[in-house]
Amino acid sequence: MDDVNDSPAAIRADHVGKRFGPVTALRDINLSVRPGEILGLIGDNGAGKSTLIKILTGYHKPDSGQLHVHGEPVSLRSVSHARSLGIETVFQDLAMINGLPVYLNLHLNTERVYRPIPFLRRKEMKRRARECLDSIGIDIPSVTTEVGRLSGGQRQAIAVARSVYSNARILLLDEPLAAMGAREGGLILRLLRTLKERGDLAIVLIAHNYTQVVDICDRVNLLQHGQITLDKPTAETSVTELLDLVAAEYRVQ
Ligand SMILES: Nc1ncnc2c1ncn2[C@@H]1O[C@H](COP(=O)(O)OP(=O)(O)OP(=O)(O)O)[C@@H](O)[C@H]1O
Repeated sequence: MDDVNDSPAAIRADHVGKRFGPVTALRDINLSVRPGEILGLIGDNGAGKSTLIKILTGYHKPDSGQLHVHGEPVSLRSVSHARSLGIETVFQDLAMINGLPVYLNLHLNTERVYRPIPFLRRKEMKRRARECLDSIGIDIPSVTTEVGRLSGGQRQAIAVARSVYSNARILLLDEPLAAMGAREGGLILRLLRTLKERGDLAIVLIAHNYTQVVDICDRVNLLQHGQITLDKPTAETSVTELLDLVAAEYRVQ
């Protein structure tokens, strides 16, 4: 697969494969996302979505194939290597510290928040946290609120904000909408729209709700048994087509 339009893909996987012992988790995966684009990654349980995200975030090494970041071939050595290239992942478990306030959680990737922090530095961190949240439209009354007191949607929004704050250029979101009600999910969808409008972030979104995928994503990739079986602009597909393709897997021949 080649880079589309003029700009190179923010991240691209060419012919990527991954096995775990006898299990082929991914086979010949070609995927790319451009800055300003949201790619939806869908597929049934065990299809390989998390394995693919973990390869893109440097957690697993692929057995075959090549990754490119902003057009350059890379072999990701670790999650911190990926992070140094602007690749950030928000997993379902969020890695937030509930007993710490919002502004310290926002700085977890960039500062040693357990050391005593001088008053003026704290003041500056609070100001920057407020600025970060305001710039992407996250409505949290106070940055000194403990994260454990926030709703699931607000916590998810803070986890996404933290990645953006760490200068992410490529944001990988593993089911940020799982187990959220309509209002909470709406909060995250609005946030993703705001981030997309910035135009400099490439986003990969794993989601099980196909209505939300068709609504928010520019393009969708369907993974089935470790292979991408559909790669289409969402404007050219529908929830019905996606559901039919997944259901067809289970139809008796
Ligand atoms: N560390 C591992 N060791 C062995 N097998 C694994 C490992 N990680 C994933 N697998 C296998 O690879 C395949 C793909 O799993 P993966 O978790 O990537 O799927 P998924 O699409 O994310 O599923 P889900 O939606 O249930 O999270 C499955 O058969 C799974 O059992």
